[in-house]
Formats: sequence, structure tokens, C-alpha cells
Amino acid sequence: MFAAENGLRGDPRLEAISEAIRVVPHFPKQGIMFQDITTLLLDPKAFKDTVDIFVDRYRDMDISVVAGVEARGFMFGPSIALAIGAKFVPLSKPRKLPGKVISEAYELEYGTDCLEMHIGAVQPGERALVIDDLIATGGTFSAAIRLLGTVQA
Ligand SMILES: O=P(O)(O)OC[C@H]1O[C@H](OP(=O)(O)OP(=O)(O)O)[C@H](O)[C@@H]1O
Ligand SMILES: Nc1ncnc2[nH]cnc12
Repeated sequence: MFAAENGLRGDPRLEAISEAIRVVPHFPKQGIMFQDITTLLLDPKAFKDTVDIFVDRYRDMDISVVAGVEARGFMFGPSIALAIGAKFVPLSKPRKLPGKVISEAYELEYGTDCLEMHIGAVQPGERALVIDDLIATGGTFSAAIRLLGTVQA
């Protein structure tokens, strides 16, 4: 969720946030060190600090769209969207959205998947922030960027 180069080096909030994330070895399969953010959600200070760090970084940057990746981007994205005055757009797993969608398939650490977004949720020229809990291979994040990049008038 964070990179040390993001101007946060030495920020005391980071250590507490890091400690609040439980690491579960070999879940959901052998060799994966699963970063479990549900324990972060149980700690209101660490949870709020996490949201605040993003809000402080991305407010006043003319961002009108916060796009959250299902499922864990849905846990952080809406709070960030409300605080920076942007709309929240879900990037959902297949067959979850009832309207017309555009889709992007991708590979991840343990399988393949697809993200979908409602057509019309984002307009051409809008500036978007993509929120998720974690980047592993980067496949999910790349698919989210491609999806947002296909928006047409
Ligand atoms: O960088 P990547 O290799 O693409 O992996 C990162 C993605 O994997 C996890 O979600 P997951 O696909 O497990 O879905 P879930 O949150 O719906 O369980 C995580 O929340 C990211 O979205
Ligand atoms: N190591 C990991 N922890 C949590 N979610 C993940 N998604 C892909 N790799 C993961």
C-alpha cells in the first residue's frame, strides 16, 4: 500500500500501520505470504491513518474519480473519495455489475481474473486515482489502468 519514496520515510504512522497488517504464511496456497488487511481494519487509529495518508497526498490534485478494485479496494476507496471530494467507481470482479460494462482480463499471483467497470461511470478527461490494498505482480493494477484508459466519449 505504501512506498518509502512517497515522502513518508520516518512517518511514525507507517510502523503502526505495518504492524497492524497480519502476515499469514502459505495462504491461500503454499509459498504465498498473505498480507491480511482485515486486522488493520480492526484498529481504528491505524485504519484512519491509512486513509489520511492517501487523502493528504491526493487532495487538491484535481482528482474527480477514485476507482476501487474489488474487494479490498472497496474497503479504503470510498473513505478516500469522500474526503477528497471525488466520486467512487467500483472496478468489480465479473458478473457483479448490472449495467453495461467494459472489461479487462489479467493474470495474478495465483490465477487469472477480470475487472469490469460500468460504461459512463467515468468520462473522458477525468483524473482518476486507483485504490487497492496491495500490488504483487502488478497485473491487477495494470488492468485497472487499462480499463480506465479505454474510457471513451
Ligand atoms: O498485483 P497482483 O498480482 O495483481 O495482486 C494484487 C491483487 O490481489 C489481491 O486481490 P485478489 O485478486 O486476491 O482478489 P480479492 O481481493 O477479491 O480476494 C489484492 O487485493 C490485489 O487486488
Ligand atoms: N501476498 C498477498 N497478500 C494478500 N493479497 C494478495 N494478493 C496477491 N498476493 C497477495
